[in-house]
Amino acid sequence: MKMIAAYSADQIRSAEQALMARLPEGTLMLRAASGLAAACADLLPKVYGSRVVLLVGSGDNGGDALYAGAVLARRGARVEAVLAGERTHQAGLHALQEAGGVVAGEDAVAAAELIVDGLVGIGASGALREPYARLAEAANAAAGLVVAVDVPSGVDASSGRVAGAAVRAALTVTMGARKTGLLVDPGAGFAGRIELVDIGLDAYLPGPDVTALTRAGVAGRLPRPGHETDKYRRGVVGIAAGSDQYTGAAVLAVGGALRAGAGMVRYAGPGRPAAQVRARWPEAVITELDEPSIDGVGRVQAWVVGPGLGTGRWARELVARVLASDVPVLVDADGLNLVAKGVALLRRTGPVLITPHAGELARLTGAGRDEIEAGRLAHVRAAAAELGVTVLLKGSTTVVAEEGSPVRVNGTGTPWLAAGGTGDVLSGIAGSLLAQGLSGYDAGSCGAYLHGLAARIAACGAPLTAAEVAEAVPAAIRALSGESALDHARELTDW
Ligand SMILES: NC(=O)C1=CN([C@@H]2O[C@H](COP(=O)(O)OP(=O)(O)OC[C@H]3O[C@@H](n4cnc5c(N)ncnc54)[C@H](OP(=O)(O)O)[C@@H]3O)[C@@H](O)[C@H]2O)[C@@H](O)CC1
Ligand SMILES: Nc1ncnc2c1ncn2[C@@H]1O[C@H](COP(=O)(O)OP(=O)(O)O)[C@@H](O)[C@H]1O
Ligand SMILES: [K+]
Repeated sequence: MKMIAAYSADQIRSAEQALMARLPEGTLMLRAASGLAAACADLLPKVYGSRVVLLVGSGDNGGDALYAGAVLARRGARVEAVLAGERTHQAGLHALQEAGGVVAGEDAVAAAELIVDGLVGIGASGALREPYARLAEAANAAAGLVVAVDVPSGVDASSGRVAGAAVRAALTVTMGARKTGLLVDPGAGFAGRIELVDIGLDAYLPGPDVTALTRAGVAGRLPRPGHETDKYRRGVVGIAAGSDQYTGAAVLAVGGALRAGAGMVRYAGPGRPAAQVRARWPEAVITELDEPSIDGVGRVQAWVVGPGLGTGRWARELVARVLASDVPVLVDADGLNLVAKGVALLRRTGPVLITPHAGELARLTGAGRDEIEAGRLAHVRAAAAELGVTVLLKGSTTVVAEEGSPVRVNGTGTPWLAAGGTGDVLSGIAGSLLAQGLSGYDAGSCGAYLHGLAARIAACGAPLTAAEVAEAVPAAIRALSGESALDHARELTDW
């Protein structure tokens, strides 16, 4: 599988209606409930005798929970349903009671081994109301495992927004297709592991709302050097970064670029960062700049401009000169702070990939930082449309938007990445991929994938430094195909 696809609530609803019209009534809910019951049974050490509590809202999400509860009750579980809505799915409740399940009060939640969240699904709107919000908090406070039906209640299925209380699930069993809000933070952080139940919806689904590359998808997009290639044909990336004050950003961006497959890395910058880059990376070709100009640097296939550059006149002139070139340009960090003062700088014929975190995007678009973090998808889409460039918004889930394509979500990151300098490494990696001929959309999404995977490899559950993320990029590339260093030695069968 090369791609994971996810859909908005409206897309799912239309597909479900089209499918339902061809099937006897209730078929889809029974398919959903049987998948849900199987997933719950897998989580329990033993179904017989286990204590299961269903949180049941007024809609079909509650219906799924009730029918699944009936299956578990028939297998000997002690199943109690807490009815939260003014209405309850009557056929589902009847099925549960027939199977031996009972209706219980809210106190039952604390004693449950397994809590099934059937409060609301794709039919929810706005923050959870009472008593739903209280029940969500009770489930989060309880010792039992929590399984969310379709989406964790309180998470907006289409955006991942969380407006108030929300269920924090160990497992989300989602029906027919993944919902967008399960892949994007903050919602993704509430979903736990995601299990997809096939209810026969695929043929009725439109193009996805968002996608995520899998390891096969990334592997298929990374160029491998051909037999007779040379360093220029593999792609040369130019890095215009660093200042007398911020030398480390230059070192880290060059490090990321060197590790991500470009044939050569050219560095251009003032004396102090240039000396640091020279000392750390003898592989890089260095041009010490007296003037803010790239005329004497030599040909590159893509530029990275901005990390650690400062925001003075010298830096502004350098950013303008880089953007005036005809090759793809990645703009990051101070480059973005400079562009924020006049977005006309981004108007050029060559491709542009910008890599802001929420604070930098806030400066570019005027939206609030918190608002961007709460609604990452809407903001990244709007920025791509407004600015006419590819936008990679960094953060706990990184999202890449380009007009006319579904937003790509990256889920490989780890919170250990929240460390100074890791963004500089990402700009080097993605710039290296741009120079190798990937589009801004692919360079951004493959770059984020490799960066996150490298961080996981480097961290192994402990703190990491940005330099270690760059060091681990080759291991991440190898891990894409499950190859080891030894496998590559074995390729030499005749030698
Ligand atoms: N369709 C299909 O084929 C299939 C659907 N399936 C399943 O159905 C689910 C969708 O079911 P759905 O459409 O009935 O909506 P659902 O999410 O249960 O809740 C709606 C009710 O909740 C309430 N409510 C809303 N917001 C609220 C809030 N903030 N706080 C509190 N309450 C709130 C509101 O009630 P009201 O306020 O109107 O009384 C509304 O009527 C879907 O996620 C999947 O699990 C599967 O079985 C596969 C086949
Ligand atoms: N909680 C998190 N989970 C996963 N990745 C994160 C998290 N916080 C930050 N990151 C990643 O770490 C990097 C930080 O980049 P940035 O904010 O530019 O830092 P710096 O400017 O110090 O280099 C980004 O790639 C971002 O996506
Ligand atoms: K739910």
